[in-house]
Amino acid sequence: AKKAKKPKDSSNELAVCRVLLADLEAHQDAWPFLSPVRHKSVPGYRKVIKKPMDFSTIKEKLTNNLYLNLENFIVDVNLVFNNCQRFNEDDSEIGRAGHRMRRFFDKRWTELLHLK
Ligand SMILES: Cn1cc(C(=O)NCCN)ccc1=O
Repeated sequence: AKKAKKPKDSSNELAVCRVLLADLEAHQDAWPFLSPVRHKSVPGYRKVIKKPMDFSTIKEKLTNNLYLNLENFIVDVNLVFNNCQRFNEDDSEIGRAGHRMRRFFDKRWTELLHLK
């Protein structure tokens, strides 16, 4: 017999995004990602990184209702970490912070989703 599909409750997804963003911003390793990379003082950044993203920009987009669901939000958070991995050596202060932040985020959103 066909298993009845549970209806997806997407009503609180944006609330989950706000909680996740607050947790990211409060993390001790968030400092490289809190505001846009100042490409004028970081040689090569603008050329290498085609889609810059940071936590303050994500907050702005969340406030302006530019995320339709949790998935769109997760795409931008992952962009922060992928940009970081692309531009920074793994064995560097900022590179290590990026890996730690990505691990924290992956753990946190899966925790929150299992609460549903
Ligand atoms: C994420 N990221 C941050 C910086 C940076 O210098 N941030 C300002 C810290 N105060 C440089 C390269 C990079 O990929």
